Amino acid sequence: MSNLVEIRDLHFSYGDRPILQNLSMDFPRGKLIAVMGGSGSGKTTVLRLIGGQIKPQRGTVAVNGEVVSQLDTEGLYRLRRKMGMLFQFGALFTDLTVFENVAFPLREHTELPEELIRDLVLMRLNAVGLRNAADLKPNEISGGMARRVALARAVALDPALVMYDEPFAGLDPISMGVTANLIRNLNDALGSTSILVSHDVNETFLIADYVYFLSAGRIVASGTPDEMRRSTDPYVKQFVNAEPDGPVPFHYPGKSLAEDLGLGGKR
Ligand SMILES: Nc1ncnc2c1ncn2[C@@H]1O[C@H](COP(=O)(O)OP(=O)(O)OP(=O)(O)O)[C@@H](O)[C@H]1O
Repeated sequence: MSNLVEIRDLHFSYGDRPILQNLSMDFPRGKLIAVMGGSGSGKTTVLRLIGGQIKPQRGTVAVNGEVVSQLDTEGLYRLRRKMGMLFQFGALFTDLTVFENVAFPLREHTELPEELIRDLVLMRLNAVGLRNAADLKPNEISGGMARRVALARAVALDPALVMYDEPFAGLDPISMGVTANLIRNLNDALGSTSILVSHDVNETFLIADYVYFLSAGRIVASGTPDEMRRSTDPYVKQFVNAEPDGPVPFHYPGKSLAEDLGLGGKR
């Protein structure tokens, strides 16, 4: 099967509030696929459904041919072992060294001997350029470096699937570029499949093979970054050009300003 992850006709609500509707997405093996969209459009929810933290009301998420919502606890554990996750802001354990942070998933999920853990951690740290920072604590390195440590930790177990939730959030432009390149390089070097949730157009378009645009829980556009740059779709144009108003309105819906000021006019 060419897709590592397949989402079909997915519906998800929190209570009676629909969050995702009619979603179908493909995540082909070896590719780096981006999921973009404004705040609250449902991007993180997609990742949580793939990781099996929540279950859809309708439709399926299949990872490597297995329907995630049908797995028992043991099946889910086995599946998650093959997934690496970089959470929003990629928080590190502050009382552990850089080395111990990257070693953490290896110690949690494997019975590998200490020498092998050491070699694996140093290889991962080398890949993100921080082998010589192994003995430092998170508060002794910069925010950009901390994000790179979190990347090394996310791929420590050599995952088939790596999910990145807003990996560029809060980084300076140089660190953003470094992080983007690392995400691409790690994907290609490990032969994994990556899902990148982000609203940073520049970095994402630089490294993604394919992009899905979500708005209010639906796919409104998809294609390669080049196709998206040339798109005439008003939503994509607003997003790509960072226009403050468009299909996604600047104003929270309701009364017009004129009405509120008692002028009787329409907005
Ligand atoms: N546990 C929850 N209970 C109820 N509603 C939730 C819960 N988690 C998220 N939501 C709502 O679901 C919607 C989608 O959230 P989600 O986190 O997937 O958005 P997002 O696209 O990742 O946004 P952001 O970029 O701001 O993280 C939001 O409106 C959010 O308020």
